[in-house]
Amino acid sequence: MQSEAADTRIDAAAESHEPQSPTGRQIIDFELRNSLPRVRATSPSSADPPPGPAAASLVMGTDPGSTIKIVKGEFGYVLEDVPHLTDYLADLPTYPNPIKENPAYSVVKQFFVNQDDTVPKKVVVQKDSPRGIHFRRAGPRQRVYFESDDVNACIVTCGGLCPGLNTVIREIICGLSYMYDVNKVLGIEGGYRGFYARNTIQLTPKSVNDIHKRGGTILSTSRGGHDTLKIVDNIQDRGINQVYIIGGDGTQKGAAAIFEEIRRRRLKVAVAGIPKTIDNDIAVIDKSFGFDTAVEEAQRAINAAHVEAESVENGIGVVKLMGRYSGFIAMYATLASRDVDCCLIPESRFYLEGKGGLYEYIEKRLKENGHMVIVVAEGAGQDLIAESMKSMDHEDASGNKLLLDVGLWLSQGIKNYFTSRQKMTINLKYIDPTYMIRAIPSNASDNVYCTLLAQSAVHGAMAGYTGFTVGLVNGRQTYIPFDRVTEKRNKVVITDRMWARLLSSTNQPSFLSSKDVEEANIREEQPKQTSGEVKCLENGSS
Ligand SMILES: Nc1ncnc2c1ncn2[C@@H]1O[C@H](COP(=O)(O)OP(=O)(O)OP(=O)(O)O)[C@@H](O)[C@H]1O
Ligand SMILES: O=P(O)(O)OC[C@H]1O[C@](O)(CO)[C@@H](O)[C@@H]1O
Ligand SMILES: [Mg+2]
Repeated sequence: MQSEAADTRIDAAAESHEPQSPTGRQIIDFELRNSLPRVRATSPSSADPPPGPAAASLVMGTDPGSTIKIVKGEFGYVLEDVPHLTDYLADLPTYPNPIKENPAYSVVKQFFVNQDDTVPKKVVVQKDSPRGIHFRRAGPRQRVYFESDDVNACIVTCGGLCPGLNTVIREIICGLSYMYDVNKVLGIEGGYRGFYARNTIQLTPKSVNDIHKRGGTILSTSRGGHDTLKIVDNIQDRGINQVYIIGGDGTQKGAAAIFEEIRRRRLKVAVAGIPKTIDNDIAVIDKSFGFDTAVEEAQRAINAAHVEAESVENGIGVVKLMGRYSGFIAMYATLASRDVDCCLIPESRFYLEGKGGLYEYIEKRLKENGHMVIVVAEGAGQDLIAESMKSMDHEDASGNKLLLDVGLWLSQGIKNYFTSRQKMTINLKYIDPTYMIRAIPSNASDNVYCTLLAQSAVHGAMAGYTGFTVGLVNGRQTYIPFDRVTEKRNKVVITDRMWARLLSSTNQPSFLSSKDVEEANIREEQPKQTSGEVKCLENGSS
């Protein structure tokens, strides 16, 4: 992955220092969700131009049924832009960016992002490919829409834990304070419901100085409890004008609902999402923070399983890892380890009995090698478990499916198979490090990533952007419309190269029937699908 800091330096020579001033450009008023945009012409002003690409040939419109601002250019260029406060609030004053006065930044040759910079979603193209979808590049703008003294920010964390949450919290506070001289930041405790049911805490750079060394979130978190109207009432009552929301796919949907309500009430409040998910199931972005740390921590469990398995006759180590709907942690932990003989994920159906089944493969590996390690994602094989046990169909407070324990079920099934059929005596050890891989502080690379995400979110909100999720796309920080990251879940594409690489590494059976391949291909061909296109991490396709 390229470093954003390095990118900035490389780009410095190529970029102009001032955003261009478009004349006679158009901006769109978004009234309500699903309504057609009301387009009005604006005259050029002496202040910083409202955000948007400057090319005169651009055509603007909306994606039907969505709030995404679609901007079209030549050769099939499409910008899926994020909302801006000026979309629904006219004549907002702007101010010079205070970063200009900060000695740390004034020496940086090209610190400000060019107004027209966008990042392509797809980097592998053919000679005649259209330029395709782009996202707005994140970073500081020449002018901001908030005066430092007037900013009243808040931060909330929702959903499950993830390494790096505290680093993001810390860096939002330090970014606001050190870069923009903003000193009013409230912590909302206990997730969304904390807006109306819990206390708040004042956060300062001093109070959060060493929180990045701790796992979890100092603000605590929760599932469920999202009451949009009560949350926005509370934001309004407290005079909050920047809301930083850290959480997974569910949280980003909640953030989108908050943004819609804020826009409906025409409040000058910027809503910024920072995507968090240990499962790496958020669409569009290269990967989520904390994922690397989780994969690294999973190595310890896999190592233990391997040591146990190879130290006895016919030893089998089974390790269960997180991944409710997406098997990225299991896939990457397997690829990283090389001690794993079989990886089972929710996206790839498998079967136990008969030719080509898991039991046959285990028997073969034990005969060849004397031991084996199986990594299973928690969401794998749920259909099989439901067949053999009374299905529970329970959900958590956020509506996520509560899973049956595939690790225990699989371990029991393997033991029964070898015992009842008197095949061979096996020695199976089951390791469940589920919560251990997410309740730890983030590693060095995730800490850097968290810092860049937090700073990008702060720059975006200060520049008046709103209704966006900040995220890495092809190694660049971008602002992505909420609708794009929530419309679908990111999943391992089993017909793509990365899964094939894993199969070649473990040499396990693919368990794929031609029907599975057909179904996977149909899923990938759906319009507006984002995965399988450019996700460097997801597919690693090169
Ligand atoms: N469709 C939705 N609209 C509004 N709020 C939602 C929606 N889905 C989930 N939420 C709220 O978002 C919060 C977090 O959701 P959830 O528990 O699903 O975790 P998440 O953000 O997806 O994180 P993860 O699954 O990675 O742990 C909860 O407070 C939940 O009420
Ligand atoms: O037990 P909790 O806190 O609901 O979290 C468990 C879930 O959270 C996740 O880590 C997603 O954040 C899933 O992998 C897992 O199923
Ligand atoms: Mg989720």
